[in-house]
Amino acid sequence: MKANALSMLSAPRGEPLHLESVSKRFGEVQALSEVSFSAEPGEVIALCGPSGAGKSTLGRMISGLDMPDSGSVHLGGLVLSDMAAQQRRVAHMFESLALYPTLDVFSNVASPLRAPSHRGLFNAAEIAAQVEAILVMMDIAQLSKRRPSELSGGQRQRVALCRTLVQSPSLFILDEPIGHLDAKLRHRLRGEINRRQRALDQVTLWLTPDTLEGMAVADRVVMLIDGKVQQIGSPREVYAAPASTSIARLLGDPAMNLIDIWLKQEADGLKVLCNGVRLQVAESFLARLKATGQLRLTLGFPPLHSRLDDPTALAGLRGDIYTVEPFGKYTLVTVEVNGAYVKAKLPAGFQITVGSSVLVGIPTEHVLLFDHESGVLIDEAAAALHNKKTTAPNPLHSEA
Ligand SMILES: Nc1ncnc2c1ncn2[C@@H]1O[C@H](COP(=O)(O)OP(=O)(O)OP(=O)(O)O)[C@@H](O)[C@H]1O
Repeated sequence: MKANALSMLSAPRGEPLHLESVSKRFGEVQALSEVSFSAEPGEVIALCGPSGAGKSTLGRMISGLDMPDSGSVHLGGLVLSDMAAQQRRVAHMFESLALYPTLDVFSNVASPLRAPSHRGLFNAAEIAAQVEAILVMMDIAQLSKRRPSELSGGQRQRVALCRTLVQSPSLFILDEPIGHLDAKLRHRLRGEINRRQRALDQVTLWLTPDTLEGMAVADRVVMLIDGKVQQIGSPREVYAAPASTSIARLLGDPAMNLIDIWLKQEADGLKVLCNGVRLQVAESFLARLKATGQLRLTLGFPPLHSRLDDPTALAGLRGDIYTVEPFGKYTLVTVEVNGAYVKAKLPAGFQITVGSSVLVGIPTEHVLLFDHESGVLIDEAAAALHNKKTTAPNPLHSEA
């Protein structure tokens, strides 16, 4: 073994990653549009977004398996996008896994350490020690002699993960690394991999359609929707203030309630309607709605804080119990309000008859307001500033 080469290989210096306006089109599909973000050495970044958002395409642009139409990828002083894939030293775990079908588990995992680029750097004992350690961590050491065709989907996924994590690259890309595992294993490995990657100096990009998983593992979350970066922030920031209804729909389990409301002037005053049903609102909350200056809004609030028939609620909607789902730790109740559905996460053992009429309390202190047309979060401070500056009349002020 060449000591200097090994120490360079086993502990490359962590470098910041920077993507500058990366775009990619496949025929009619604009898979990525001007994607820019940066990551500090050692940061775990979750790249989250629904199926087709462009996560895997972006991963391929970074590792060099595909080239962007425009834009660039930088790692420290290197322009990765000008380099061949094999020079980039990116450890990329593919969603498709891409295992070697004729090699057993051990040889699949050892393959990057035996690659021509590593020739002479590790002796057989060192390779065996590294491979065995990672197989033990993933709980598949007993499968080391099997071929991929003799494994379950979850076992194959763990082999691909081992083959990626055994490397000492400049950057890790993990494309849905735990998606095919059962819940218990997913939970354990999420923690193990997270702990391991956080201890390294390299950037890790964790690609997942499961935003909660991304939030659990990442220092920061990049929300990618329709090939565009819609929000970047810490998990706490994105959860507390999703930039749009598209992002809000991806948060929480179950996701945030989103209901469209209409502020309508009637003979006896300003009323708030949801699907034609009148929302019962306290003056303080009505004032908040009016302050947006908009007649149509989308309200977002988490099911966790919704209560039924709560006399202290500052806002409520009358509807009928649609479903009652006891999940053990809690009961999820869905209420139908004239075709709109509101979910409330209630204590375990909560019972109510389907079809009964209830007032769903809207937890106003947790409500986020979104623009009805664009779905963009209305930042109240910014909106207040904007309203002061604009000369256009506020329709609510004239109607109220
Ligand atoms: N080689 C290709 N040829 C044509 N279209 C492609 C190709 N690769 C990806 N696309 C399209 O680009 C878009 C982004 O795909 P991509 O696989 O990056 O999404 P994703 O966010 O990784 O989705 P998933 O979570 O389902 O894996 C999709 O509309 C997809 O159909």
